[in-house]
Amino acid sequence: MVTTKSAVSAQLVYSGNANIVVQLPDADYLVRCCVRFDSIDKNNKYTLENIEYIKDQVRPLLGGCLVSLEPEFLKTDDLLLILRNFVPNCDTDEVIALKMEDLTRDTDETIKVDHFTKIHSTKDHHTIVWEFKPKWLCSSGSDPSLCRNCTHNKLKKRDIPYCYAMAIKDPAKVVSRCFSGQNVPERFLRDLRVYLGSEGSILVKLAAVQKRLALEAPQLNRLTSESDVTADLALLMALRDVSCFIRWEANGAISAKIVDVDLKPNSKWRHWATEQSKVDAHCEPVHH
Ligand SMILES: O=P(O)(O)O[C@@H]1[C@@H](OP(=O)(O)O)[C@H](OP(=O)(O)O)[C@H](O)[C@H](OP(=O)(O)O)[C@H]1OP(=O)(O)O
Ligand SMILES: Nc1ncnc2c1ncn2[C@@H]1O[C@H](COP(=O)(O)OP(=O)(O)OP(=O)(O)O)[C@@H](O)[C@H]1O
Repeated sequence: MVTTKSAVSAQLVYSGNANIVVQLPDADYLVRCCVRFDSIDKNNKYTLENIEYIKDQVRPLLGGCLVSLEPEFLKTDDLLLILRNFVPNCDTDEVIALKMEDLTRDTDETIKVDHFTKIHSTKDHHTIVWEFKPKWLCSSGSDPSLCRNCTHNKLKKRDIPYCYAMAIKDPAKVVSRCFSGQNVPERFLRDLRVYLGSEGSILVKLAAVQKRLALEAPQLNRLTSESDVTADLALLMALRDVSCFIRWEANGAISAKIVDVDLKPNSKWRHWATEQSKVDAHCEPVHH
């Protein structure tokens, strides 16, 4: 059900490229506001479209792995101090946001490991939340061993000695490289290796969906206009840009959720084609 709530002193918790995440006073959840477009009205329209998209297209594929998302109608005035830093045109008095579970609740510290990875934990390390963007979990080009993640990292001059596509084949290697030098319990590392190696892991499920969609979607280097972007391709690109949160408790419990499954605008086709051509032409492609 949609409710109207006031946000007297909302706090900005995170900002991404296309969204901000806000803590409302006294709320035990977070809200996510789209800031991709230059006016609140445009962002609201996109959010309404996105809600339907997630319900109809994404949730059927990811089911319980996907964080719960509900619309939340807020007063622009209550978010203005934050929103005006991200959206130039505050042209309407209502902001349509998405209400979601706070997946890092109760944690006290966050370490940024690299561009794709953060570790959130309580001081006693009894709760650890591993947040990462797995990106492309399987190749879709003619060379199945070419790793888009690692090659793209080279292209962007990111020196990261592992990627999440590797975690499908060799979870132990990724766990040891990602957490090398981090102060985390051995039991956590052991549980994580077992979890990632299981058929039910969030990465295995996401990889399977990406692989299926990649079989149907057109190749990025063949795109010539927005109209070449099929529904499967837009969905595939959304699923290649999600974040995963794996939450571990000292009693061994593990829960995992996916966030950020937003509808990608078809107008991004040129960016996708350009990145693909740069990866294809890279002088040091990475295979694994
Ligand atoms: O193209 P890529 O692989 O560089 O991905 C972009 C991301 O770059 P990164 O993964 O960090 O290297 C990029 O992330 P950053 O802003 O670099 O953190 C965005 O997620 C972008 O999507 P959107 O425009 O916000 O919807 C992402 O664009 P999409 O390709 O997912 O549309
Ligand atoms: N449910 C959640 N619980 C806790 N933190 C969250 C949650 N959702 C998002 N975040 C945090 O907010 C950040 C930005 O969120 P999100 O990924 O939705 O924005 P984005 O603009 O799409 O980011 P990007 O451009 O990196 O794809 C995330 O990296 C994460 O740290």
